[in-house]
Amino acid sequence: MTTELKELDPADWERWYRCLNTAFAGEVELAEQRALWRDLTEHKRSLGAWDDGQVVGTLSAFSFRMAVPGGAVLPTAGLTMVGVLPTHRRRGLLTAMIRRHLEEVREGGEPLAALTASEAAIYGRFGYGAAAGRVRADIDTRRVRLPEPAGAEADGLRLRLVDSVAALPETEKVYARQVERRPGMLERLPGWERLETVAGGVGAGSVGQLCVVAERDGAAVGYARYGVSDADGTGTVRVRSLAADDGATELALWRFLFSIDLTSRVTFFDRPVDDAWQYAVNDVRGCGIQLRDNLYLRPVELGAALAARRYAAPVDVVLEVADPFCPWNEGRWRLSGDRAGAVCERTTDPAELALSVREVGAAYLGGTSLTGLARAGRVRELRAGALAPATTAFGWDVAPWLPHGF
Ligand SMILES: CC(=O)SCCNC(=O)CCNC(=O)[C@H](O)C(C)(C)COP(=O)(O)OP(=O)(O)OC[C@H]1O[C@@H](n2cnc3c(N)ncnc32)[C@H](O)[C@@H]1OP(=O)(O)O
Repeated sequence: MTTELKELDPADWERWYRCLNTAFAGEVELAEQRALWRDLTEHKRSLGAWDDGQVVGTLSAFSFRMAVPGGAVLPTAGLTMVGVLPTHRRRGLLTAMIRRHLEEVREGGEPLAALTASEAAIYGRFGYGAAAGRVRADIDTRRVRLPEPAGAEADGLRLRLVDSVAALPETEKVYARQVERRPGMLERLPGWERLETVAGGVGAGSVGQLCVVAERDGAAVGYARYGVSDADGTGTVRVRSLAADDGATELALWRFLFSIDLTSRVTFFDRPVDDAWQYAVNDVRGCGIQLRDNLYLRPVELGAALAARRYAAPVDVVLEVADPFCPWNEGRWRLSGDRAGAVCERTTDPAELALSVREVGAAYLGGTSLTGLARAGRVRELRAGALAPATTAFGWDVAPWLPHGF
C-alpha cells in the first residue's frame, strides 16, 4: 500500500473532515456543530491517511480524564472521528491507524483508551470491551406519573427557568460535582461545555434549548436542559442533560419535565442504566425503554489501570491476560485490593482466571459481570471458586455511564 499516515496539519482540517463525512455516508450536520468539532479537534492527536494527495482515512483522539470506581479520575484517550473512504476499505488502514494511536497513548502515559462505536462489531479485535450502556426512553406522560415527594424531601427546593448559555457557570459546577461519583463520567475539558447548548449537538434532538435550574438556599443543586417540539397538546419534551446533587432534586427535575403544558411525551437517548426515575414511575412499561451499548473501554497500561480503581469487596486474584494487539499487557498479573486501594503486579504464581484485555475493559468500570462473561465463554475459571469473589469485587454501587458522545 502506498498510503502514508501523517499528523493532521490544521490547514488541512476541512479536507480531512470532508473525508470523515464521506466515510460516514455524507451525514449532514449543522454549521454550529461542525464549528464545535473543528474547535475541539486536537490536531496533534489526529491522523490522516494520505494516498496520492488525497485524505482517505481519518482518526483523532481527545485527552479526556475519566472517573473510575472509587473516584479516581484517570487520563483516558478518547478515540474519535475514525473513517476510511469506501474506495480504501478492508485493506488494513483502520488497523494501522489504531496501532499507531495505541502506541502513542502508551507513550503519553494514559492508562485507558475509550470510544463510542458506530458499529458494535468493529472494536473488540483491538481490545475495547463494552463497559457501559445507556438508556433511551420515549415516555407517554399522559399515562406515566412520578409520585409527589413524600415528607419534606423537596422542601426548600426552587426551580427557576434561566437562559441556557448564561447558566453555564452555575450548571457546570453541578456537573463537576457528579464526575467522581459515577464511573465513566468525564471531567469537562475547556470548550466541551458547549455540548450543553450547541444547537442540534451531541445528545440533542431539538434546537432551542431551555434550562431549568434547581436551587436550595440560593445555590444551584441541579439542572436540566431540554427543548420542546410541536407543543400542541401532544408535544415532546426532548431532554438533553440532567444532573443533580441528590435524589430529591433529581426527581423534582424529572417531575417538572413530565408536567410541561401542551406536551404528552418525554424523550431522551442517553441516561444511566440505573437512573432513579425508572424506579419512581408508576408504570415503567409506558416508558419505551431501550438499552444500548455505549462506552467501550480498553486498558492500555493494564497494571496501572487495575491498580487505580477501587474494588467493591476484597479481592486477591491472579489473572492470565491475553492482549495480542498490545503485547506489553500480556501475561500473569496478581490483583489485590478493596475499597481503600489496590495493587496490581506481574507474578509467576498460577493463574486463577484467564481472559483477554477486552473482558478486563468490559468489567473495569463495574458495569459488566465477569460471571456473565464466563458463561459466554469469554472468561475461564482456572481455580474453582475464583470467579464469584472476583465478580463481586469488580462490581460497583453506581452503574457506569458516559455523559455524552464524542
Ligand atoms: C470511534 C469512532 O470513530 S467509530 C466510527 C467508525 N467509522 C465508521 O463507522 C465510518 C464508516 N466505516 C469506515 O469508515 C470503515 O469501514 C472502518 C473505519 C469502520 C473500517 O476501516 P477499514 O480500513 O476498512 O478497516 P480494516 O481494513 O483495518 O479492518 C480491520 C478488521 O476489522 C473488520 N471490520 C472493519 N470494519 C468493520 C465493520 N464495520 N464491521 C465488522 N468488521 C469490520 C475487517 O473486516 C477486518 O477484519 P479482519 O482483521 O478479520 O480481516
